[in-house]
Amino acid sequence: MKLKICGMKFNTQEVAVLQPDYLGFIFYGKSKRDFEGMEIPDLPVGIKKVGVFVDAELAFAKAQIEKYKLDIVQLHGDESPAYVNALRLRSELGKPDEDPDPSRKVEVPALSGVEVWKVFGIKDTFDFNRLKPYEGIVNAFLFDTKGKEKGGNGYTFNWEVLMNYTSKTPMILSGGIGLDEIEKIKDILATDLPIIALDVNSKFEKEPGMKDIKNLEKFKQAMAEITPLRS
Ligand SMILES: O=C(O)c1ccccc1N[C@@H]1O[C@H](COP(=O)(O)O)[C@@H](O)[C@H]1O
Repeated sequence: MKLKICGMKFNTQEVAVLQPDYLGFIFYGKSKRDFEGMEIPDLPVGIKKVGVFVDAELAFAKAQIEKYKLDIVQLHGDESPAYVNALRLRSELGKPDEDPDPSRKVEVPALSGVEVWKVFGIKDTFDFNRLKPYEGIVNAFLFDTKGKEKGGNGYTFNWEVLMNYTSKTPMILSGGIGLDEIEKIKDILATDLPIIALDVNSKFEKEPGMKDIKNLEKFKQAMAEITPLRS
């Protein structure tokens, strides 16, 4: 079971020492954890960088992917399948022999290296037909709590709803996960749901963007005990 620690801002290096599988950086001006303009310190090998976007301009998202060398893009708004496809088109400099203007950027119809996770918010019900247009073009679905804020609401949704998930696409469980959820996590990981990662954020903070290292250590340890049989 993989672990994503999201909403990095002030103590990224300390968190990285815990060697999570993913670190999440939020590029959304309205978030208290907005990372735009900041620098990601050198990270230990093996940690993937996830950029979180909410209905961002395509050019803005692409620029952050390039600037921060993001491995994964988490789309946390109402991004369409067309947006996902456009995001994955690779922009390359025109080659002189193919394009008279070598400085011009051309769109190459190949999937870029970036992975895409599409987020859906859930409260008490969810129509899983909404996922269909994204099947095959995203790498995973991430389920978060539908709340007042676009993300980072800090409380869980009704995980029973996920029992109606029939897709084979990997899923990431998110939304208000904290130390109090460990027993519930044990139960959901005992099902056949294709959960590949747990995503934590505001429940492990001293203030927005300042993560609580001690509690993260406790969570990581609990995860290691629960999930030895799941990769
Ligand atoms: O945390 C935010 O400020 C945020 C803002 C806009 C979009 C996503 C955001 N956070 C994401 O929300 C989930 C769940 O967070 P929490 O555990 O409920 O605090 C997480 O994936 C963050 O990436």
